[in-house]
Amino acid sequence: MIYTVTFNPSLDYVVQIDNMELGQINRTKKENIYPGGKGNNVSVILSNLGLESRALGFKAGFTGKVMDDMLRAYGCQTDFILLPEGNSRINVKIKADTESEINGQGPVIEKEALIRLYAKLQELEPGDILVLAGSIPDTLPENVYEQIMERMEHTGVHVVVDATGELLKRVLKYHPFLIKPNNHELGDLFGTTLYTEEEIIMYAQKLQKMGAVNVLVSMAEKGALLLAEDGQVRKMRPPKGTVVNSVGAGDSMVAGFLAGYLNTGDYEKALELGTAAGSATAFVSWLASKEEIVRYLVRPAIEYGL
Ligand SMILES: Nc1ncnc2c1ncn2[C@@H]1O[C@H](COP(=O)(O)OP(=O)(O)O)[C@@H](O)[C@H]1O
Ligand SMILES: O=P(O)(O)OC[C@H]1O[C@](O)(COP(=O)(O)O)[C@@H](O)[C@@H]1O
Repeated sequence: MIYTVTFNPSLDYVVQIDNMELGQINRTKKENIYPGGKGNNVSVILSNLGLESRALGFKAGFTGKVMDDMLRAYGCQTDFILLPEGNSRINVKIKADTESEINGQGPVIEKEALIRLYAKLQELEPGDILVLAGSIPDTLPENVYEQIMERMEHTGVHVVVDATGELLKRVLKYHPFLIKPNNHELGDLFGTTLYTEEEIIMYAQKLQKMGAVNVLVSMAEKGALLLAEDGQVRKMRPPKGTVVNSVGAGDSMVAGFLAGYLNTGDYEKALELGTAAGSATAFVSWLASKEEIVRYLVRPAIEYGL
């Protein structure tokens, strides 16, 4: 079974605005509400690609209830811990001439709730996959992912981490199966800006030396670089298309990569399916469907086990 964990899930309120002006009343042209959060997005795309997963994490208040109900309606299994106070956040995504985002703080997660999550994770079995994705609320210590990975050590559970900064750095010593920083996040980890592919490969190799098994660096419209455990560096250019909403493109790439790898055991195909899923999501208004993803595959869908 694949489990995704989203500490700070959301409702994503996506608005389209013509001529956005700060300091003025702006009227939307279109608005939609989706269940958000990186682990949740991974679960939705896995479900779209026919793989079962269970979305774990924390929910609170009426927004948390709607988020959970929506995920179930999209075919995902969910098992969120209900927090006693507050509301799950509403993240605002503004699609104007440029894309802007306002991501909320989220409810407080007390120690008791955290212990309940750890107890759930004890039930995972060898061969299971655990995806830890997204930020954590400020009220939690930055070693939370590290604590989970410590508990998962020697259990036979493969852990995927899509996070930034300290949260990511601290888990490397536990050998996550996959990490997926984007090129900016990769540079930030080392306090630098990366301009060339050679630089990106060099810094991704550092992450492998620090413990990551596979490093997938996404580069938005420039595609992705995969440094796999077999020592090979693979590069993939994305298909061409018009960006409609790139929120969730990174999460879709993680889900597509996992689906490709689990279905075929082939890193090349995993990278291809990950890229198709990331780009397909960027080219539609929300997370892409299977049909939308298959459109961008370089080989027949059956070769990816779809
Ligand atoms: N503008 C785009 N055009 C084509 N593909 C895109 C675009 N933006 C994202 N993608 C696809 O989605 C993947 C992940 O996007 P990226 O923006 O790098 O991730 P994140 O959302 O984590 O920052 C890319 O590697 C690419 O395949
Ligand atoms: O946990 P974070 O880093 O605050 O991000 C949460 C936001 O990220 C998303 O999961 C999208 O992530 P990406 O665009 O990076 O793939 C949104 O659904 C959500 O609002």
